[in-house]
Amino acid sequence: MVLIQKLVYFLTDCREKIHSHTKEMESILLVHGGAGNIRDSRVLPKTEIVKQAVKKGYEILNKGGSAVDAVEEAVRIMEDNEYLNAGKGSVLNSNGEVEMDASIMDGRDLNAGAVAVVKDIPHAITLARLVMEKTPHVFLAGAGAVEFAKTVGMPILPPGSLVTKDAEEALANFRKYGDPQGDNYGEVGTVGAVALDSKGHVAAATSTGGTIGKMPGRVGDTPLLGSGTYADDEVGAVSTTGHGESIQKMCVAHTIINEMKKGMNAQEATNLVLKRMTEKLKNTAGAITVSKKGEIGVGMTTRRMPWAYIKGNKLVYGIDPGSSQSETL
Ligand SMILES: NC(=O)C[C@H](N)C(=O)O
Repeated sequence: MVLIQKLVYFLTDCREKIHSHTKEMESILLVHGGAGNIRDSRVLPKTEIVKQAVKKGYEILNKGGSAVDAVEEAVRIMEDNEYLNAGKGSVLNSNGEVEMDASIMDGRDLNAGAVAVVKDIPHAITLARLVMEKTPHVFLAGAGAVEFAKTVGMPILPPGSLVTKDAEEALANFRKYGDPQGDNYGEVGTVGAVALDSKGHVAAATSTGGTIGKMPGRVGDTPLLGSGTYADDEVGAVSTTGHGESIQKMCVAHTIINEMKKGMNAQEATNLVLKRMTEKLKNTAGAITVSKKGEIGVGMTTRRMPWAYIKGNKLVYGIDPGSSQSETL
C-alpha cells in the first residue's frame, strides 16, 4: 500500500515537473530610464524613450528570443539616447570625461558579466555581455576592459565622442553650484531592464555613466551583482538606479530577491527595500523587478523614475510614484 502511494507521488511529481518545463510563460519586459529629481520638461521625452526601448526589446521576446537578448537590446537602445545617462549622453566625471559601468545577468545559470570605468565604448552593456560569454571572468575594469573590447572587435570611438553639450553644461553647473538637491544622479538617468521569457527564464541588465562630477575611477552600484543587477530563475530579476553608494551598502538588488524568496511579491519587496535604504541612509533610489511567476515591481523613493513594461498585448508605463497609464498594442 505504502509502495503504491509512493509510486503515485513520484508519478505526480514527474508530471508536474514535465508540465512546468514545457508550459509557455507570458513574456514580460520591464525597463527604467533612471530615478531622480527629474524636471517637468523632461517627463515627456523620458517617457517616450522608455516606451520605445521596451517595444524594441519586446520584439525579441515575441519571436521566442531569450530574456538575456531582450534586456541587452532594450539597454542598447537607451544607451544610444543622449537624454539618458548611459553610452552617449553619460554624465561627466570631475575631469570632464565619460566613464561607464554596466552589468548583465542570466537567471538560468547565474552567469554574469560586468565592466567598470570604461571609456569611448558606445555599448557598455554589450561589452559586459561579452565578458560573460567570452572570458572566464565576471568583471573587467578600466583599461583592461577596453583592451578586451578591442580583441573582440568592438568599435572604440575617438576620445571624447560620447561627451555631449548637455553633459558639459551640466558639469559646468555642478562645478558652479554643486548639487543643491543632493541627488545629482537624477537629471539624466541610468538605464536598466529585467525580463521573463516564454521559457520561464529571467535576466537583468543595467548601464550608466555614474554620477556627475564623480572622482575619476569611481565605481557605482550599476556593475555590481546584487547591488545594481541580479537575476535568478528561482526567484526573479532586479535592476536598480539612484544613489550608487547607498545602493551598494544595502545590496539593494539582491536584498529585493531575498525578500521575494522569503515570500513577498515583487512589488512589496521592491517598495520595502527601497524604503529601508532611504530611511537608513537618507538617500534615494529606484528599482524594477520581475518575479519568476510574472509579477511586476516598480518602486522609487526619488521624485520620479520613467519606466515601462509590456506583458502580452499591454504596454504599461509611468514616471511619477504610484501612477501609471496603459495602451493596448
Ligand atoms: N543615475 C544613477 O542611477 C547613478 C548610478 N546608480 C550610480 O550611482 O552610478
